[in-house]
Amino acid sequence: MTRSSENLSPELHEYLVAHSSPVDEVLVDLAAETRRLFPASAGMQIGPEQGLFMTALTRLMGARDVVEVGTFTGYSSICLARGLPSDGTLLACDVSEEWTSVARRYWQRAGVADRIDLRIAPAIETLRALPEEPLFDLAFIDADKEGYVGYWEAVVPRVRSGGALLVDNVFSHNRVLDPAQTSPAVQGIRDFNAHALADERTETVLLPIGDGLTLARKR
Ligand SMILES: C[S@@+](CC[C@H](N)C(=O)[O-])C[C@H]1O[C@@H](n2cnc3c(N)ncnc32)[C@H](O)[C@@H]1O
Repeated sequence: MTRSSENLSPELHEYLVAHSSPVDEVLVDLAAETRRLFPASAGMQIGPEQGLFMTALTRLMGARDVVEVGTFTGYSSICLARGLPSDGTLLACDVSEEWTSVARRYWQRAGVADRIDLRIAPAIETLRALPEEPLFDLAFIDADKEGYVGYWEAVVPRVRSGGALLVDNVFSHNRVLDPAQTSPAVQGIRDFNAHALADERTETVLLPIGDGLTLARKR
């Protein structure tokens, strides 16, 4: 579950949320509807403080063009799109019509639908079909963990110099520390973390938000 930063006590998380800007009704309703419709998958959604952070970062950077890999029911895409100017764009990549049909409804409610271009296809195909040019100011990667190195390699050349990448779940629910954990998803995250660290095109910091969030700046 990544609905709260995982290595905080519940009390400290409650305090953190209470002392951050309030989360509006659209996102509260989206989180509740996602829990109701997809209880087994709802934990994939980012939490409130991560959403606020992503909106703030998008705005602080003055980002106009953003790509998201892994949209689900739309929480993170709304947080990114809200940080954009009214003529900004968010390219959203996912494979699920069912999950993103919920996202489409909430994009309308949030007033950001006109900024979002949803592509339903394996994200690696969507990304590789784009011109290899600095199209994006900011990228957010949050899809299948085995694909992270591939997404990174597809995205880094398409982010402008001085732009940024955010990559979710880089602690793999603390399993990165446990050598007994050898599932493809955990190993995918370990491989990704080593890969990003060694990449001289970027400078990287892992933030303890949610389930670990890498923030990388493209040199
Ligand atoms: C962790 S969830 C994304 C959560 C979302 N960022 C949020 O905050 O609500 C991962 C998403 O990646 C999508 N996904 C999985 N494999 C994919 C692939 N190969 N290409 C594109 N999307 C994929 C899933 O359908 C799912 O919606």
